[in-house]
Amino acid sequence: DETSGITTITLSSAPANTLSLELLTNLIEKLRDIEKDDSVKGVLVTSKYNGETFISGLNSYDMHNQTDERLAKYWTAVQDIHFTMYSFGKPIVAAINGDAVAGGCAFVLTCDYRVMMKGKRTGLPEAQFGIVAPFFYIDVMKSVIGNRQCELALLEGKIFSTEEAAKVGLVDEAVDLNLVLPNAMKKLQHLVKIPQPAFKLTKQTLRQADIEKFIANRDQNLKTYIQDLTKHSVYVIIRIFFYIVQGFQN
Ligand SMILES: CCCCC/C=C\C/C=C\C=C\CC(=O)SCCNC(=O)CCNC(=O)[C@H](O)C(C)(C)COP(=O)(O)OP(=O)(O)OC[C@H]1O[C@@H](n2cnc3c(N)ncnc32)[C@H](O)[C@@H]1OP(=O)(O)O
Repeated sequence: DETSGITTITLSSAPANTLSLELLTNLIEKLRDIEKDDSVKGVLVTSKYNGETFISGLNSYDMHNQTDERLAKYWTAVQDIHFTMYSFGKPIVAAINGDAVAGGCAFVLTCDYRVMMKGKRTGLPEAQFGIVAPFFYIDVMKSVIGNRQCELALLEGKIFSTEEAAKVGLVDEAVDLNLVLPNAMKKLQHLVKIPQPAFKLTKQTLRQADIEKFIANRDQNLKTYIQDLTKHSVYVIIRIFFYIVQGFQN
């Protein structure tokens, strides 16, 4: 919208907005363009699958049976979206109109404000699959809900209902579906009116330590990820995951 300076990004990758390489690549490029475009003051992110899914996590197919080179490309995109969103210089508000699980939870945690539909699910369930969430997912959750709540959640891979998530501050508002977009937009309209250099610098200051840690550790994290994903044990975990989510079609 040219008058308000607000851009809406509607994620629409069938069937459930998994963070595939294609979706991530397009999104990173779009956000980098928006960052440079002075006419855009703020970004609202929502999902086409209204009332169903916001983001259903990283794409399992992109992590399964791939070459090291392809795995590296995928994980670099996973790191890049996290970095681009978390360090974004303009306000980003998430209108979470469906489930936001695993990578989807980390994605919304990088935003500046979260309005979520009641009765849906969010959280980082990795421990339940026998894997460890990436350190930058853990850090962003810790920065939002604090160390103790993060421990309670991550040690058991807790999936929160929207209402539970709002209680611990994982989301800022739990509302009926019809209020998700209007409330998110109202908050964003307020945030874009804050003097933008002050907004940007305050955000940078608050997030600086985690951003520096991310930059210092991303290369090692990429190596570890590729090693882990080519281990037989993780292969088995992913097969089980496919079985649970899809009835073992692949
Ligand atoms: C999974 C183990 C990976 C190990 C990787 C090892 C190292 C990496 C380290 C950590 C990385 C962690 C971050 C992650 O994001 S891992 C991915 C974990 N994802 C999840 O836990 C979410 C799984 N999805 C769900 O729980 C449900 O889909 C959800 C609650 C989001 C929605 O439920 P609903 O019943 O509405 O919808 P479904 O019928 O389950 O799904 C619709 C459709 O979408 C497909 N799908 C869902 N999630 C994924 C996915 N992550 N990857 C690929 N495809 C997915 C699902 O199979 C359905 O397809 P179809 O049957 O309709 O064709």
